Amino acid sequence: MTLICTKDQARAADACAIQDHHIPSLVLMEHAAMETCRYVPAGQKIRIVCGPGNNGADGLAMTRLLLQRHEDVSAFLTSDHLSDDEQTQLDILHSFGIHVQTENFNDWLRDAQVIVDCLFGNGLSRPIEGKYKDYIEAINASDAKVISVDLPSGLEATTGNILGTAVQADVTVALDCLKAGHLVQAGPQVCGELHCADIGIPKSLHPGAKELITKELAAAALPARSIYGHKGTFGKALMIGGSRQMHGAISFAAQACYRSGIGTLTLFVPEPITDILSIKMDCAMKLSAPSQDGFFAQKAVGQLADQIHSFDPVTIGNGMGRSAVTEAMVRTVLESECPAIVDADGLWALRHQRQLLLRQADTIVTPHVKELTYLIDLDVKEIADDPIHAAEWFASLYPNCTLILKSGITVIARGSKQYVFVRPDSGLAKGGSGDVLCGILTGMYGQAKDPLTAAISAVYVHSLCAKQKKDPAGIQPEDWIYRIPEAIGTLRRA
Ligand SMILES: NC(=O)C1=CN([C@@H]2O[C@H](COP(=O)(O)OP(=O)(O)OC[C@H]3O[C@@H](n4cnc5c(N)ncnc54)[C@H](O)[C@@H]3O)[C@@H](O)[C@H]2O)[C@@H](O)CC1
Ligand SMILES: [K+]
Repeated sequence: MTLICTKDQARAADACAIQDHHIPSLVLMEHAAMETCRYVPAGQKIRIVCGPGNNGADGLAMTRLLLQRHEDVSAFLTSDHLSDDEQTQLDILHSFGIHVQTENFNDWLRDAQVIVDCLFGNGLSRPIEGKYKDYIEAINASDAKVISVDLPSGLEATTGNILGTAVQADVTVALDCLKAGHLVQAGPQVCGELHCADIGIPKSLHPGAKELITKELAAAALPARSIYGHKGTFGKALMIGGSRQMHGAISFAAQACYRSGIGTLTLFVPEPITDILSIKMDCAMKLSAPSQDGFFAQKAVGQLADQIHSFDPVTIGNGMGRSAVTEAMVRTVLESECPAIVDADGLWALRHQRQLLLRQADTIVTPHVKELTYLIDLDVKEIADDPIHAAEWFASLYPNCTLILKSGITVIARGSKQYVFVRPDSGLAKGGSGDVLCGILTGMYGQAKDPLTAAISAVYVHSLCAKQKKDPAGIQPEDWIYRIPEAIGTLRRA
C-alpha cells in the first residue's frame, strides 16, 4: 500500500512514530538510508550533497552504507548548523575516520557519475537562494544521474510548487509515503522516476492520507465473477445518450460496457440512431425514444421515467447534447432510486441542479477538469493545479457521491476516502477515451454494486487497455475496447 500525504500529514506520522510509539528517529533514518541506497548504481563515482536538516542526515547515513559497499562515495556538508540527527550521523562518520567535504563544491562535484540530492526534503520552508541556489544549479548542470532523497530539493511537498529553484532529478525516492507535491504542479516534471520506500512507519499512523492505485489494489477491487452467476447476477444496465451528431460516444461506451462483464445492456437512444447502433452492436437491446432534430425530444423524458426503475445501474450523458431535455432526463435519473453514473453532457446538465447529487442511492460522476467546474465553485486552473484538493472539496459537498476526476492524474473520491492513479498516457488523450472509461465503469458497477471498487478497477483497466505495442498516436477507441477482456484477465491473474 502506497500512501499520499501532505507535508504536515507526513511530519505528523514521523512524530507519532517517534514520540508516541518510541521508534527512534535514527532507526527510521537507517531504514531510509538502506532503502535509498538500493537505487544507487554500483561502480560509479557517487557524490552526496547534504543540507542542514534530516534530509542531509539521510545523506550522511547513505555515505556510510555505500562505503560499506566499497563504492567511490563522498559527502559534502553545506552548512555547519546541523540537526541533532545529522550531528549524530556526522559523529559516526568521524568515528570511522571518514572525511566529509565542506569546501570547493564545484571541484568536488566534477566528474560525478551519480549525485545524491539530500539538500532539502520535507522541511523546506522558504524559497531557495544564495549558496543553495548555486549548489542546485551546479547539480542541474552536471551530466551525472541525479537521485533525490524524499523530494527533489526545492520542490514544496504539498503544493508541488518550486520554491525559487529545484533539483531536476532522474530518480526520486520518497520516504515513507508519497507527498502530494510529487504528483501535482511541477512535481512530475522534476521528480523523474518516482519510487516510494517503506521506512517502518506503520500505515495506521497516517490518518487522512490518500492511497495510490496500484496493480494490487486494482486487482483486489476487480468484481468477483461467480461461475454460478447468470446474466441477472452481473447487472442490468441502461445507458441513456447519443444523438445523430454523436452516436459514436454511446456506441463506444456500450461496447466497452459489454466487454467489461455486464449481464445485460439496454440503450435508450433517440430514434434516428437506433438502426445505426443495431448494426454496430447486436448484444445491446435498444429502446427507441422520440427525437427532435436528431436529439431526444421532450416526450422522451416521460418515456424514460416509465422505464427506468427496472435497471441497475443507469448511465446517462454520452453524446446526448446540451439542452433542457438533457437537464430533465438527468433529473429523472437522479430523482429515481437507481444507482446512477453521470458522464459528459450529463455533467453539464447538473450545473444548475447540483443538489441532485445529494441523493442517497449510489451515484458516480466522471468529470474532466472543465466538467468539474459545473459541480463545484472552482475554476479550471484551480482544479488542474490541485486536483487532490478539488476532489476533497467535492467529497465534502456530496459525501455520498463518488467522483472520478480525470486530470493529469486521476483522483477517485468518496466521503473521507481518496485514491490517486498516476499513469500518464498520451494514447488516452483522444475523443472517445472518456466514453470507454464510462462503459467499463458501468460494467464494473453492474457486477460489483459498489461505487468505489467499480471506480478503482475501471480506471485501472482503462489504463491497461491503452498499453499497446502500437504507437499511442495511432490508437483509436476500438483498439482500447478490444483490449478490455485481455486487460481484465491480466489484472485477475495479478
Ligand atoms: N525522523 C524523521 O523525522 C525522519 C526524517 N527523514 C528525513 O528528514 C527530512 C525532513 O527533515 P527536516 O525536517 O530536518 O527538514 P529538511 O532536511 O528538509 O530541512 C530542514 C532544514 O533546512 C532549513 N531550510 C528550509 N528551507 C530552507 C531554504 N530555502 N534555505 C535554506 N535553509 C532552509 C531549515 O531551517 C532546517 O534547518 C525528510 O525529508 C527525510 O529526508 C528520514 O530520515 C526519515 C526519518
Ligand atoms: K532532497
